[in-house]
Amino acid sequence: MTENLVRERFAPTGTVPQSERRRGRPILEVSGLTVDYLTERGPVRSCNNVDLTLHEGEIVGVAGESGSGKSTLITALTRLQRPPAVTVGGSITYHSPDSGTVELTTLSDAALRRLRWNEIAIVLQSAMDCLNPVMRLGDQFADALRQHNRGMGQQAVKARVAELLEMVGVPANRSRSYPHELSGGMRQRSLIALALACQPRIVVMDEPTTAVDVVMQRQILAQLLSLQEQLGFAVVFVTHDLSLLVQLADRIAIMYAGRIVEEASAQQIYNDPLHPYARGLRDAFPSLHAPLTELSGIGGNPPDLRHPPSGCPFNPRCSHRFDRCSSELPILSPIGDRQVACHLHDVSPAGVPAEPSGRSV
Ligand SMILES: Nc1ncnc2c1ncn2[C@@H]1O[C@H](COP(=O)(O)OP(=O)(O)OP(=O)(O)O)[C@@H](O)[C@H]1O
Repeated sequence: MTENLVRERFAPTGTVPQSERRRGRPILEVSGLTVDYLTERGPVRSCNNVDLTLHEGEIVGVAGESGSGKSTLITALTRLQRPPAVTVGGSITYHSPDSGTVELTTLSDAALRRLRWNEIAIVLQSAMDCLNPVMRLGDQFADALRQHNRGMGQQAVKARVAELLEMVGVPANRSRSYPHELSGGMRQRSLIALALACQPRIVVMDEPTTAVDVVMQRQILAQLLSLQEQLGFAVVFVTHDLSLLVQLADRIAIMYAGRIVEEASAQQIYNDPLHPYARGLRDAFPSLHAPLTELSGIGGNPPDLRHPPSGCPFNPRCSHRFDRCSSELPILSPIGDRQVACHLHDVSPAGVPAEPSGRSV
């Protein structure tokens, strides 16, 4: 297994390898974030007591199966969630260079609008849903730029639009095109450029390359890494594709049933995930470097979040479970420089399995 994985696959020559990247101060601190969908059949807790810290210039990935709560987490942390989703607990603290420390959960809509795009930008899955289909690309960029910098003259706007498009490899003359006249890759690149228009400090991305083929995905992610190195913004990147994240992220949070079950460096998740679910997710993707082996999936299905199992939510699917797993919820706790929520890795006296399985996880 390679010591330094990852960036080599996406990173263009000259970018800083993952292990040498500097981690700045905390810029976004999520603590105890809890989100319910209030449905007629009762609340569905899809984000449950989530803690997550993003540092300046860092890429944090969030991975998990479909339905694990990734989108719920990031829509809540950008305050983009819509009913029936309601944030019922926790805090999201943004450390702004201009406004000091800001609590996003209680911020007024007007203040939130000022923050979005200028400091926190969002790139969603489908560019077609995010771009206005009846407006030329350049006009959409100009609108965004003027909304956030009213004094900007026409020439300056034009030059900035050209600069932004070229930055992501879209020819500047495409600013006259409508979204449907662009390829899927160009649209997705344009969306990334639009997100970067006001030089945000944080870019939140929800599966931004799902709609394009793998070759285009690779190009877009290489470009994203290169821009991130140049401009220094921090990224929260959500995907179900763990193999992609280990190539991109500095740290990865693995979500299951609305909770973070392991949070560790990309290398640790790739080489030695501790939580059985994180390991199962890792083993479900082919390795880039190891010899070909048969892929193993994770048996069973994610729980119904209206009626989650007692104890560890993963216990019905876990081949390493022991008595405690079905009666007591494991808490996310530090193990060295990572965090894991699993009784197998509980080092307290109470954490010793009653019947050691003999298997190492
Ligand atoms: N509108 C809704 N009403 C009720 N429950 C919902 C709603 N949207 C999502 N959920 C619940 O929240 C859970 C988490 O959904 P979410 O979309 O956040 O997961 P995800 O990990 O982003 O999945 P995917 O990768 O498929 O987008 C789902 O399992 C579902 O039970």
